Amino acid sequence: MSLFFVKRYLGDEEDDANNDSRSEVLLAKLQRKVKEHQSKTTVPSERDTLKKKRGKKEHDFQETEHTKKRKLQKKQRMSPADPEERSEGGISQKKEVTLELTVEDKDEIVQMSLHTSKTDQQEAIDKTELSENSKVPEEIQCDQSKEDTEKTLQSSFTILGGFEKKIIQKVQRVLPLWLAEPDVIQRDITSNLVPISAVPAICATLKQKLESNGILHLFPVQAEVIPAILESVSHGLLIGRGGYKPRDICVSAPTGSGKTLAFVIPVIQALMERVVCVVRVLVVLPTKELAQQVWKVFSLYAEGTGLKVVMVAGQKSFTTEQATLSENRNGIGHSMADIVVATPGRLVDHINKNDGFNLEHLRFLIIDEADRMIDSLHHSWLSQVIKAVYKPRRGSDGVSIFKRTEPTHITATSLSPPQTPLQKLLFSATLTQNPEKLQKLGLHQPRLFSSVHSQSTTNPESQEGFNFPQGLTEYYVPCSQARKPLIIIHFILQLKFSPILCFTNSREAAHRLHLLMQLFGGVRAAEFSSRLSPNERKRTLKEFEQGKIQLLISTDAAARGIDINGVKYVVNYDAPQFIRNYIHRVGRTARAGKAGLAFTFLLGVQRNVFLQMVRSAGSPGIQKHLVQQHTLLGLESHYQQTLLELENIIKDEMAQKHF
Ligand SMILES: Nc1ncnc2c1ncn2[C@@H]1O[C@H](COP(=O)(O)OP(=O)(O)OP(=O)(O)O)[C@@H](O)[C@H]1O
Repeated sequence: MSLFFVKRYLGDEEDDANNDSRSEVLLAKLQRKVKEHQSKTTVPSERDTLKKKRGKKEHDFQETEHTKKRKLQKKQRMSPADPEERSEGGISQKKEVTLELTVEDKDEIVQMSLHTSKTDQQEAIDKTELSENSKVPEEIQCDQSKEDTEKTLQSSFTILGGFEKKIIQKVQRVLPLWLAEPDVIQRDITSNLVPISAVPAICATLKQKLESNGILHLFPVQAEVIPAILESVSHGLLIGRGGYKPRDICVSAPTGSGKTLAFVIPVIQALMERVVCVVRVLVVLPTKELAQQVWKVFSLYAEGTGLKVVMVAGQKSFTTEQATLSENRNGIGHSMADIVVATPGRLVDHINKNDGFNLEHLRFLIIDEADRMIDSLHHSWLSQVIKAVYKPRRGSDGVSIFKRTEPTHITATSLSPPQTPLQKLLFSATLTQNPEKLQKLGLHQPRLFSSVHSQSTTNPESQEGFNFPQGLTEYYVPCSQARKPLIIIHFILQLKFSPILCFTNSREAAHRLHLLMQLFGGVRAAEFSSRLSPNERKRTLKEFEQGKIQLLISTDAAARGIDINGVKYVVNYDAPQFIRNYIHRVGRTARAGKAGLAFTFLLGVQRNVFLQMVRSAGSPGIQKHLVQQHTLLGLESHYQQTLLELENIIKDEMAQKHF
């Protein structure tokens, strides 16, 4: 509906009669429009009222302005002037008066403005025009301004609700599809074993090796992941399925569920037929011990295949490592490694300082304990690896037909010439589901294998659920700080728990507990922390595994991934602050489907928070283990004596530190 008054030029020669009928037609038309508009206006909502008020205010303001102008004009006209003018004035006076009038009078105003003489008419039209901006027909104006205001309001901002209290719904995080719908891995190992013969993808050589190492069945994570990785190299190392870049693979499975073999077997099989020895596999782990452990498994299964596995983790000097990685024959560098197992620090050193270390042919980048590696992207090792893969090696002409370019959008040119795709394989028992963190890894169409999917968390409130090993039984022990050593001694000497892997939250706590155990006597104890040299740590782990040590007191250094056979008991001497630490600590027992017990010593103030943290992470259930006071009476006197001796030793150590 047109709300704007259109000025019609009627022309001079038009006679009055014609004028009248025309003005009547105009009048009727305008009246009809005004009536239509009025009928359209609905009952004003609160918002409309607000807008009308706002419009009214604007309108009042403009009216005031206009009234002043009219009064001024009127004064000018009130002088003995042409009666015509006076009548005009009269009319205009009326109009002035009508300016304050209500909606009903608009008809009249409109009528009047159309019945007046031409000049008046012109004036009326002008006025109406004027009113387009300020007054008559103000209902239209209001509507128009209301319409404009409405449009302005709708376009510029939404009026927020009132300040009344209301419950705000918790926002459920929406995960990317690949995270929300993973390939589910069975959690229960023992009832989901898969005979090796049932996995045709594995070659006969490796099947024999597995059987010779006593492995007759695959664990669920291995039965799922090994075929998936082998499928990505089924068309050779150069291209993935259908000629496209193979998808990156992420695996989240409980501690001790066999994730190591899940990447060792397929990677060795993929390289077994290789002709030229170049670095095609890089495995990155957070600690030297873990690198050592994975290097051993790779070496065991690469034996007899001609593949060379080299570890660069700082166990040896940089020069020694350099010599194991490459050699120079007739001025040409030759790689001495097919598979490199590294920790981030040494890896970056070799990328930057070792010209013989070349990653141009890298096919698999395996990141074990991936959540830990994402959190600590120190040395920016990942970006340095990607740079080393895609940037031509120092001195090389970079014209090789295998020159690689970083993956971009798939186009006809980007697929030719065929180049070795870099496929990332991530493994962790506590893989983060935080897309922002995973973003850092630059994954290509990732595929997730998980024993936990977001809907399975027992507590929907918890953002992340983890899966606990099937054979694990968890307890918490209410106690005081002073009684903790006594309870450990009670566990070993009276309950005959052995071997025990005991975790403290600091190196000092581990050291003092170790000293106390030595002073108390009767307990074969050792400490495992960064206070020891790498060789001392290696020897200690070996003795613990051989059963020569009953109590290994460790910091979180041993928490991740360390696979020590035969650990039946884990004790959290100090309660872990983070759920991931808890899961990796208790995951040192109940491995490979075996049973294991985990005890956490809790002070009164820690109890509720800790239990809440563990339960919301999806723990199947943590029970209370109460140590009765009377069971400790027999140890009390000797224990107090030991504490006095310990105090003197610690004072001596502190004194030596200060000198
Ligand atoms: N198919 C299998 N049959 C029997 N034992 C196996 C099998 N696969 C792995 N194991 C054994 O299970 C133990 C745990 O394996 P592994 O260390 O790979 O677990 P993981 O999932 O990597 O644990 P973590 O998350 O703590 O690193 C090892 O001692 C390994 O030798």
